[in-house]
Amino acid sequence: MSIDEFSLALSTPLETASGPIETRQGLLARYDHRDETGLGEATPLPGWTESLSACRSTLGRALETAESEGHASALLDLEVADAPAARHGFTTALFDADARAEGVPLYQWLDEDRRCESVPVNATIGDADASETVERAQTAVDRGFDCLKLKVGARPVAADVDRVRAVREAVGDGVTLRADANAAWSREEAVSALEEFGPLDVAYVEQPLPADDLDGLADLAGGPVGVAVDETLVDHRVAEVLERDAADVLIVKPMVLGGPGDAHTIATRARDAGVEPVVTTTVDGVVARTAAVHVAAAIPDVAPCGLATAELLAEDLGPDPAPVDDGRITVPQSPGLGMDPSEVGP
Ligand SMILES: O=C(O)CCC(=O)c1ccccc1C(=O)O
Ligand SMILES: [Mg+2]
Repeated sequence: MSIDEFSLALSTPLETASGPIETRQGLLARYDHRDETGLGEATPLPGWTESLSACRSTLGRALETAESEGHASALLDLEVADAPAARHGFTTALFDADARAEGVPLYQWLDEDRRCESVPVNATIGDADASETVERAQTAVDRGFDCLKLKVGARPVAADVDRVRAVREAVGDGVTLRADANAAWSREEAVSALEEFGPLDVAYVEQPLPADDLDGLADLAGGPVGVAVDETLVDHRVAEVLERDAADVLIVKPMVLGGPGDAHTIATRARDAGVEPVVTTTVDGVVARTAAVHVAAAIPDVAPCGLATAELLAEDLGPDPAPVDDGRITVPQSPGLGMDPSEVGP
C-alpha cells in the first residue's frame, strides 16, 4: 500500500459563480488485495469535501486499518459525511483490485449484466463574456459535442441570458444546453433566469439556489427548465431531496458522495424515483475520472455526463484509458478501472 500526494494544474482556470478552480491537489493510493494492486484517488475540493490534510490522515488510517484488520474494518471508519474524498480513494482502490481479481471491468463489477462501450458527455464551458462563451461553445460543437454545460451565476441574470441566447443562436436547435449557477442566485433571480431560459430551450439549471434552500428548489422543480441539485448533496441526504421533490436531475459526483459504489447506489435510487442521474467529476485526475466513467457506464441509457474534464487539466497522473471522441467517452473494457498501475504516478 502507498499514498502519493499530487498537484495538477488546470490548463486555464475553470471560472464559476463560486470562484475559479485553478489546481487540483490530491492523493493517489495503491492497495494490494487478492493478489492485485488497486488504484484509488482522493482529490478533495474545498467547500465540497474534507480538506486535503483531513483527507490525508483519514486515508492513511484507513489503509493501515485495512492491512491490520481487513478492509471491512477500514470501511466502517470511513464516514461519507466526514471524509467523502478519503472514502472515495479507499473504495476505488478496493473495487479496482476486486474487479481485477474477478476479471471484469469496474462497471460490470457494479452491475454484472451491463455491457457498455461508451457514454455521452457534455462539454464544460466556464464563465466568460458572451463572445468568448460563443467561441468555446462553437469549438465544442465542431469537436462533436451535442450537449454543452455553461457556467452561469457569476454575472447579473440579464448578462447570463444574453450569453445563453448568443450560444443558442450560434449552435442552433440541435444542441442540448445546460447551465450551472453554482448556488449563486436568490429565489427572485432564479425564477427570472428559468423563465428566460425556457424559450432558449435550456434543459436544466444546476443548483439555481443555495444548497440549503430545499423549499425553493422544490418550488422551481418540475417546470420546462429542469432543476438539478449538486451542492445540495454535500449536506443533505439523497433520500431527503427525493422525498421533497426538490430535483428533476441529480448530479452524482463520486468524489463528493463517498466513491464509485455509493455513487452508483445513489444514481440507481434517483432513477427509481424518476429523477435523472448525471455523473460528473470534480475535475479529478485520471484515476477518479475513470472511476466516474465506470459509474456512468453502469447506468442504463445514462444522460450525457460531466466527464469530459480531462481537457481542463494541463497535466495528469497517467495515460487516459477513457478518451473523449465525438461527444462520447470510451468505457475501458479491461479488468478493474482498466489502468496499468505501473503507468500511473504523480
Ligand atoms: O459537470 C461538468 O460538466 C464538469 C464538472 C463541474 O462542472 C464541476 C467541477 C468541479 C466542481 C464543481 C463542478 C460543478 O458541477 O459544479
Ligand atoms: Mg454543478
